[in-house]
Amino acid sequence: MMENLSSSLYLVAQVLLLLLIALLILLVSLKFGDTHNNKNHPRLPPGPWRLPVIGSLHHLFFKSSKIHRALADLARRHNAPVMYLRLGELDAVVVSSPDAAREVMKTHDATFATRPLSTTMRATSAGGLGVAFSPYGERWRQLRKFSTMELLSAKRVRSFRPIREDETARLVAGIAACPPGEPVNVTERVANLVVDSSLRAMMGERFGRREELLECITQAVEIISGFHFGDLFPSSRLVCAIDGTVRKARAFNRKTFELVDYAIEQHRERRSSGAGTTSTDLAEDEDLLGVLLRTQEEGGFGCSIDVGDIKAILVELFVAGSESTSVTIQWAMAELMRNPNVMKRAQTELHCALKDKSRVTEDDLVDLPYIKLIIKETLRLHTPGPLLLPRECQESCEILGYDVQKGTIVLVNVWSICRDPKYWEEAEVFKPDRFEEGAIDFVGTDFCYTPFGAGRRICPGIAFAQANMELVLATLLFHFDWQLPPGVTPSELDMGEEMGISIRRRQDLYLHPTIRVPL
Ligand code: HEM
Repeated sequence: MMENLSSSLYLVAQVLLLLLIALLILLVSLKFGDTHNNKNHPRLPPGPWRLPVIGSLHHLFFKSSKIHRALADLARRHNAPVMYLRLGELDAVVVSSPDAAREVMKTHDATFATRPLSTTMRATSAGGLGVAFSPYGERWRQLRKFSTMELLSAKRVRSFRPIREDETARLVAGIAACPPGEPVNVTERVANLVVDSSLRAMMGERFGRREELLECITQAVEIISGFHFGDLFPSSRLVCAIDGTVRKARAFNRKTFELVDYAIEQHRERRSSGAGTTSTDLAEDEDLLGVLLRTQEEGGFGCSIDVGDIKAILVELFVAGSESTSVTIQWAMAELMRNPNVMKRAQTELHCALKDKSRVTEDDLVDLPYIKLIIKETLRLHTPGPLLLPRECQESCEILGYDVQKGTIVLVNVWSICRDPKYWEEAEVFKPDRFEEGAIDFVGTDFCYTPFGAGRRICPGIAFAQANMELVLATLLFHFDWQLPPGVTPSELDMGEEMGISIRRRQDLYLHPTIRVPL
């Protein structure tokens, strides 16, 4: 009996021992399995289902030609303020909330401070020359410092005031000379003004080959906007060859650089004939090309620049600055036509502030706070760069608890954040008064409102753009009263978008002016 009992106890002990060993193996394997899993299968952000080869592309191409809208829609449906997409061969993360945007552009700003250089952008920017597509590093830092402190500083922007005032006076004279009863194409007039004002600030005189340059910029829209298959499948030469965008980008680069060569020649001729300025005493009145050439010859700012840099910087400043500025003025005019009360308040402010004056000067702008609010609200509802410029993750890190791998392209959907009812009351309504208390600004500190980006890569052209936008809008509202074409009511005005370098109006804006204050 005793023998039976001891053998039963022995059996139970053996079974318990086996169970214990099994449990230990299970725990060890679970622990090992966990580590293994994390390493090879990071906790990716949620996102839509993917197909082999094309990944998530089918969710974008068949939904909407406006990529910012398609991405906002996907993020909403997947409840994903941080969303993972596989775009062909590329990993991409789209962030669509202020918290996630803060992580990218503040908490991990250095990690996301470089730009992905796709084959197309490499060809367009001659291998990443200039500031906008230069990889994050010492060279970018030097050029960026030079751009912000010399080319686009507040002082430099002020020095272009006579050009801006002269160009706006031409705009008013041109509109006033239109036959009575004929509508004015506001889109075209504003675009021309911004182009001419920018070209004069950059190159001094009216540029002799203006039309050729504009033709090139039209091609740039096709090259820069949207996704290209060649960039999405960089390992496939065949796809790149069929796509053909790289060819176009190289042609664009050759042509624009040739045009800047011509501008440099013109500039040198003017200078040798004594019409330009070379002395540092007069450096404040120089155009941007003059500043660049002087810096190339004399050095300074701890950065050496060559002719390639000069061409790349001039082209990128023109491309980055012109369309974004003019579309903002055009959208502002369209919103004012749809919101007669806002128009009325802006015009009342203008006429009270300017009293007996016959034109708006930049000194007057300090007394026109409502014009500034209208610009702010326009940038919120019609963010010209809806996804900013793309960033690239340089070191794997976490965004709101999700893993973002090194090499991932990161897009910040500012357009969607700026229209999200979670952060904005009556988000779809044009209400400049919402900025009245001055608590929210676009300088990169409020992550619910970053139309110029934030962090190290924030737009360096804010002052340049602001000066043009405020003066032109104030001038249009001061000299004229505006009416919609007969039969169009404010709510019927077409507000459709089209993707260019910035989000443009699908239809040109035609309005009827009545002179209120003659020049
Ligand atoms: C309404 C007008 C404008 C808007 C909305 C705008 C918006 C932007 C945005 C969103 C970025 C990317 C920021 C980021 O990645 O965080 C950017 C970059 C840039 N912008 Fe602007 N911009 C405007 C006007 C201008 C003007 C007038 C200039 C120059 C004349 C300019 C020059 C640049 C440059 C050089 C960069 C690249 C900066 C870098 O990568 O370091 N922009 N802009």
